[in-house]
Amino acid sequence: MPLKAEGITVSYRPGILSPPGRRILDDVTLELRQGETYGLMGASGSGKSTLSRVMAGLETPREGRVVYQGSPLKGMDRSAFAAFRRGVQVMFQDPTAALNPKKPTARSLSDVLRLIRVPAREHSAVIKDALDQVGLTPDVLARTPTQLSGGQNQRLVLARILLLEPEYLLLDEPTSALDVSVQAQILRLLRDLREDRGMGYLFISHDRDVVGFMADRVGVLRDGRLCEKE
Ligand SMILES: Nc1ncnc2c1ncn2[C@@H]1O[C@H](COP(=O)(O)OP(=O)(O)OP(=O)(O)O)[C@@H](O)[C@H]1O
Repeated sequence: MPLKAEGITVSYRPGILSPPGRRILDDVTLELRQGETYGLMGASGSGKSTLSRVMAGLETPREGRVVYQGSPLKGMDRSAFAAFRRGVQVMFQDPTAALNPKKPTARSLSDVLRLIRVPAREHSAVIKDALDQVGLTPDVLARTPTQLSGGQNQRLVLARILLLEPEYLLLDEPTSALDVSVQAQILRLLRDLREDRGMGYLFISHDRDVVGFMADRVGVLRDGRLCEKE
């Protein structure tokens, strides 16, 4: 089932960065479908991250709603909301923000498995498989994020996300902090994973070429409005 944002309107209180009454998002409607990548573009400050935060349930819009598996987030019961939290995952530009710098890789992965009640005896096989899927070798398990490269950390974040078997990934400039060659590897990895698992992506990027490589549909945010491109 699609993940929908319907009629989303967000405005922040006037401050240094936003003029009075300015709507960051103005009646934005967007539907993500499984197995498909929606490329979201727009100038800096146009509201791309805000829209992804709303779709992840991290921010409540002033108007509009987010619908997951046919139910609006607002008013969802506990178990449906838990399924949403697991089914819709976010990946940001800076992997270290999502990782505890002092926690060894093995722990950061097994903590997730404990959370979703995977029996301890299965952890090592499941973790090995997840590392394999993101192109990491088991020697990273004893290392902490500070002992890994930016690309390895982004792969680790992805491995952790995959353990949750999400339906949707909201990717906010996931490769823009990486070297160009590493960037290409991670983009290919993301594309392959989407093919294998049939996930749906919201892919935010400034880069037209990157969006062209990744996306099936493209939308541009401008003055709070979403213009879809064919
Ligand atoms: N919590 C907040 N309070 C007030 N204003 C905010 C807040 N978060 C974002 N903004 C403002 O909302 C606008 C949209 O920000 P957002 O981060 O969504 O844009 P973006 O398109 O993702 O930008 P970038 O490409 O630079 O990451 C900006 O003008 C920003 O300053």
